[in-house]
Amino acid sequence: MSDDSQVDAQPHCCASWRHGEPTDTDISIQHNQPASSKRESANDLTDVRARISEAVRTVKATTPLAQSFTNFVTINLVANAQLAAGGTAAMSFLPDDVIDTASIAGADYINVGTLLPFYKDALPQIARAFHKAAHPWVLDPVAAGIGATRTEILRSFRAAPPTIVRGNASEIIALATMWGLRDDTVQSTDSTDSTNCATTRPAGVESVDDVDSATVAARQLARFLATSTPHKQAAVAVSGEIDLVTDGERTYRLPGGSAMMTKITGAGCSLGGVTATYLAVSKPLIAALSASLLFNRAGEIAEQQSNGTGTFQPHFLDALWNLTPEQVADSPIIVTQ
Ligand SMILES: Nc1ncnc2c1ncn2[C@@H]1O[C@H](COP(=O)(O)OP(=O)(O)O)[C@@H](O)[C@H]1O
Ligand SMILES: Cc1ncsc1CCOP(=O)(O)O
Ligand SMILES: [Mg+2]
Repeated sequence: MSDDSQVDAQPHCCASWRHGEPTDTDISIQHNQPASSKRESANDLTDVRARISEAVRTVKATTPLAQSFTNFVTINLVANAQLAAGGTAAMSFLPDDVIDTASIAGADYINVGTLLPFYKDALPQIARAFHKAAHPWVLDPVAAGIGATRTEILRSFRAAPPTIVRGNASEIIALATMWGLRDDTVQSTDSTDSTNCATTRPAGVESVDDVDSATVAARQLARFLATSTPHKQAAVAVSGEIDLVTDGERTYRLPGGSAMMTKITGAGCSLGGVTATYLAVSKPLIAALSASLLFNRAGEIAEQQSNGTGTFQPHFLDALWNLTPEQVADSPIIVTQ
C-alpha cells in the first residue's frame, strides 16, 4: 500500500455501516494527511457508500435495461450477471437495432473481445450515435493492442468516447497509450504498429501488468473521458487482485474477490455488463464502484461454496443475486489521494 493511502478497514459484509458522521475507526489508518483533508476523505467515503447502496437498491427495484454488443464467448454470462444483479439484458450487433434499442436502455455496453469484419464500420457508427444522443455507455477494450481491426475500432472511440472504460491493467494501459494520453511513454512513429506505442505489448484477453502499474494511465484516461463525454462525468475501472476505480480526481482501491475469477471465462466481461446496469441508474464513479464491489463479494462467496471452476460460475451468479445493497456498500474501500 502506498504512503498516500487511507484504509477504510470495514470487515466484509458487516450490515451496520453508519452513514452519519465519520468516527476515528472509519479513518483508522492515515498517512501524512492534514486533519482537514482526512475529514474530507472520510466524509466523501460516507457519501460514496450511501450512493453505492442506493444504486444497488435502485437496480433491484427498477430492473433497468442495459444493452450489450459483446463477444460470443461470454455473452450468456454477461446477460445472466446483469439479470442476477437485478437488471435486464438485450444483446444485439446490428447498428440500427442497437441504436433503436438504446433509446429504451438506461445505458449500453460495448465489448470488443471477438470481432467480425463489419464491426469496423458498425461500432464507430454506434459510438457516434451514442455520443450525439448523450447516451451513457461502458467500453471493455478486451485485448486492446492486438490486431489492426481492433486498434482501428478502439482508436475511433476517441472521438465519441464511452462514459466508463472497464478493463484489466494491460487493456487500460494500451487504450490510454493508443489514444495518445500518456506523456510518460514514447509514441511510436511506425504506422504499422497496431498499438502506436513503443512501450505497450499485446496482452491477449489476460493482463500481463499489475493494477498499480495502470494507475497513471487510468487517471489520464478518466480525465480525458470527463472532458470529452457529453455529461462531463466519467470513470475508469481497472480489475485485478485489488481493483482500482477513478474519476480522474478521486481514486479508490477495492481489495477482495477471488483468483478463481480468472479461471472462468467472462468475469471481466460480465463485470463490464453489470457496470452498464448500474450506469443506467447512477453516475459513472458510483456505477463502477458498485459493480466492482458486488463482484468482489460474489467472488469470495463463490470461492467458499464451489468445488472447482465448473461450480464456481453458478455459485457466483447466486451470490450476485443474493448480496444486499448494505453488504455491497459496506465493503472495504481504500481511498488514495
Ligand atoms: N487475483 C485476483 N484476486 C481476486 N480477484 C480477482 C483477481 N483477478 C481478478 N479478480 C477479479 O476478477 C474480476 C475480473 O477481473 P480480471 O480477471 O482482471 O478481468 P479480465 O477478465 O477482463 O482480465 C474482477 O472482479 C476482479 O476483481
Ligand atoms: C476468451 C475470449 N476470447 C475472446 S473474448 C474472450 C472472453 C474474455 O473474457 P474476460 O475478459 O472476461 O476474461
Ligand atoms: Mg477482459
